[in-house]
Amino acid sequence: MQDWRKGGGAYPAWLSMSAVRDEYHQITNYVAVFSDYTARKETEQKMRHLAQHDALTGLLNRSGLHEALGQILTRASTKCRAFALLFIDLDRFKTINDTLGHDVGDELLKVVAQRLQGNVKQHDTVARLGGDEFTVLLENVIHNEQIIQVVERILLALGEVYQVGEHELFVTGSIGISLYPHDAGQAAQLMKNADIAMYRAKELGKNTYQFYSVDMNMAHQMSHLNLENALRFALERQQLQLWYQPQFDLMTGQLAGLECLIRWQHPQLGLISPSEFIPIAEENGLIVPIGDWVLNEACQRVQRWRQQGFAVPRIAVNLSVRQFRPDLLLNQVTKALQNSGLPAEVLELEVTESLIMTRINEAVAILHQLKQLGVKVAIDDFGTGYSSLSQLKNLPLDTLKIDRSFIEGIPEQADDVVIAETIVILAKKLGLNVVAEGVETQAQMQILRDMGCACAQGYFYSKPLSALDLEAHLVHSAKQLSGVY
Ligand SMILES: Nc1nc2c(ncn2[C@@H]2O[C@@H]3COP(=O)(O)O[C@H]4[C@@H](O)[C@H](n5cnc6c(=O)[nH]c(N)nc65)O[C@@H]4COP(=O)(O)O[C@H]3[C@H]2O)c(=O)[nH]1
Repeated sequence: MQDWRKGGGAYPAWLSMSAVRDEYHQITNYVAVFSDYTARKETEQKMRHLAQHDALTGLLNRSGLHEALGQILTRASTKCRAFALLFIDLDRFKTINDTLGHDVGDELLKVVAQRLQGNVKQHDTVARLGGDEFTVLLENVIHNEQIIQVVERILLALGEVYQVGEHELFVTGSIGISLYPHDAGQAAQLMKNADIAMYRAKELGKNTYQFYSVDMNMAHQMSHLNLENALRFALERQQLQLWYQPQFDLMTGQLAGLECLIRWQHPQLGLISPSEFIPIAEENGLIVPIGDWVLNEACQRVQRWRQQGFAVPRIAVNLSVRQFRPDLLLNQVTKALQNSGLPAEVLELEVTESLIMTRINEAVAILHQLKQLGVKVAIDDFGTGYSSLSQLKNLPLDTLKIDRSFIEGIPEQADDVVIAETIVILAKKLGLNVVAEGVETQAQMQILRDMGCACAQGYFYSKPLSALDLEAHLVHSAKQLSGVY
């Protein structure tokens, strides 16, 4: 109940009443005890707040969201209004957490929370479900365009640089959207649908959004759960294969190397691309034995071809962030070289620019150790990460690979031409080899050659080939060279 203080002002009071009875059980009196309830009420409110809010970001947590969603559902159904549930998952957050540690990850999450709140209206609800998963509830939406505007604003805001201590970090977000009442009428189903749509956004290349649609449901159930289970058996059942994409010297037209690209030959689903299963393998740790298999298979296969007389000057193998640990990687590489007899200088390890830059100190040490083994190191997707030039100069690198996204825009996009040329000049100044990825047209090849780019790979020359097809290609080239054709 509410009571009034003597000096004025209301306060919450607790009134407890008990009856006093005589020996015949008749009520003779009542005892009323008043107590000031202010402190207890404050503690209760504090506990309620703690139970419903995320301690790190101050946003609603899962349980708070649950309650808010229940209230919004009631309002929306009584007033016949629609609302949208956005499920947001950060891209590459795990890499930052794994490489720079949880403190840095936590600071980044706080900024993400601020950016989300800063880009929605005050009455919209922002929550953190845990890890790098957030939700936003947008009430009273009438057109999808309204939602798209907010979502695009959020994606832009998330993609801006994060300054955490001395680190300049970049992450993006993938957003799934489900609509009430269009996609579901219940909270749990709305959440599930938005989650499925978010996975679809990830599959489409991340840093994008997707509205839920019914056909996503089936595909998602098949893809994620089943793939995860089946991947566990893929290695031992020998369902993994290495395919090889040739790289050519742009000046001589000669084979300059091969990039090894993993494939999964699933008995029912057919050939599965690495973009679908490498993220799963990275999540569940299977990437470590898979990466080991790739290294061994690549070294052995290429050494066999070299022994058969085919000139394969270089073989490039992709590394995942989880393999990039000094104890693990050096051991794996040394063993693969010993087992195959492949000369170390033929093996080039491709690491992404962001992997190196987010763990620069450790990366420098590992790269130096690899150098001592004699293997080469290439930076993959160069131009998409955030290398500072002074850091780049200190890294013991051999090759820069110009990311496919820049080559794609050549010749139409003037910016892309300038970026590609700048990378070629930079590589030359630093004494590094440079390989253009994803060359699809003759025009791209010629422009790159005129820029002085040393090597290229892409569909213009050849798609990745199975070991059998590549071998046929090698035999064919060898015969041409020896004049048999
Ligand atoms: N549109 C277009 N695409 C082209 C062209 N030329 C090559 N590509 C594709 O571009 C990707 C190049 O590989 P990446 O950037 O290292 O990107 C790779 C790499 O990051 C990862 N990956 C592949 N194999 C392995 C592996 O053995 N270990 C690890 N950790 N990651 C791998 O999966 C990614 C995707 O591999 P793929 O699906 O094989 O896709 C390959 C290749 O098939 C072109 O002209 N046009």
